[in-house]
Amino acid sequence: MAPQRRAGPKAAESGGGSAGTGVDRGERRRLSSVRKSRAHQESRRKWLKVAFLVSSAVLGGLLSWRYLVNEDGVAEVLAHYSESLQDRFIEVPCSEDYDSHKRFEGCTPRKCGRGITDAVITREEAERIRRIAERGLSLGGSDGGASILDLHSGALSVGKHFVNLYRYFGDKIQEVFTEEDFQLYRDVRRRIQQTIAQAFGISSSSMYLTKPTFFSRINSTEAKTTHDEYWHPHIDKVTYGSFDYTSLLYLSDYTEDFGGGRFVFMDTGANKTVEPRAGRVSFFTSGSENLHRVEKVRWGTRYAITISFTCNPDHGIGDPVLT
Ligand SMILES: O=C(O)CCC(=O)C(=O)O
Ligand SMILES: [Fe+2]
Repeated sequence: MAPQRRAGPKAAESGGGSAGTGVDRGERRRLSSVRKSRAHQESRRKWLKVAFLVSSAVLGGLLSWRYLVNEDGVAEVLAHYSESLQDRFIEVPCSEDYDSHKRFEGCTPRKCGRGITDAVITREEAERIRRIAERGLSLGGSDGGASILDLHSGALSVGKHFVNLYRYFGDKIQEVFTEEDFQLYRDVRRRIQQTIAQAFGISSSSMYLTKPTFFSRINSTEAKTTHDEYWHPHIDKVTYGSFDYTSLLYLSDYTEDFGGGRFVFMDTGANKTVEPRAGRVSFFTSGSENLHRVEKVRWGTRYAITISFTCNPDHGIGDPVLT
């Protein structure tokens, strides 16, 4: 048999005693070398398997990280819902967006950035403000997931459109809102304006409230018109024109009242999120240095107010008055 023939000369070469003993030794060596080569192959297979599993795990990890970063845009949380922040300010370089508009020295942003504070509006005040929004919005409401109420212009979402609630309800509006409600609204606006002025080193009197300044109520109902599509990335200065400083006052709690619906600054490389919390004020310069979006609300109802400021007195609006 071929194996024996190959073993023969080896046994003879080894210079062993009898021909029979040489053959036995040869056979043993052959068997041992077959065993060794099998063991070697087995261990190589094992290592390949381990290497495959490790590289799959690494690849899987990388893919899920990319999924998290891309899908949720989450890389860094600027303000966690469970923490009460005194003050957080992050300066970012200003975009050139302000150069294409008339400049108002002492107001038009030279310093840009974003700030978050839970120390300006109390949770009780936020709750009172939310009740104003609930009352107003209960008179209408969008068919889709996003409804707005603008106490300045009177715009209220109804079905797929808007109505002017002051015109629509006339004097009856006094049964919905009280002078106290409007006083609180004005006071909250004033304190937020001062906070922004201080953070950006400008005078509060050089800023003017501008439109739209509005309550938003968002739930997970499917969008029916483009007005319901609040989740698109945007730049406020581009979308709304007159904005120089945007502020948001959150009136409900992320994870407690709703899921999804986090605010995301879309920075190259790493997005930054602000998790809404009742009484939390988030503010930022309105140019493309602060491109942002709101995640889709997955469950519950999210209330907020967008309060916007301009440096151009021609674009200023007044506080709402109960007519
Ligand atoms: O409600 C928010 O968190 C952001 C809303 C917003 O981006 C806007 O009103 O322009
Ligand atoms: Fe915005």
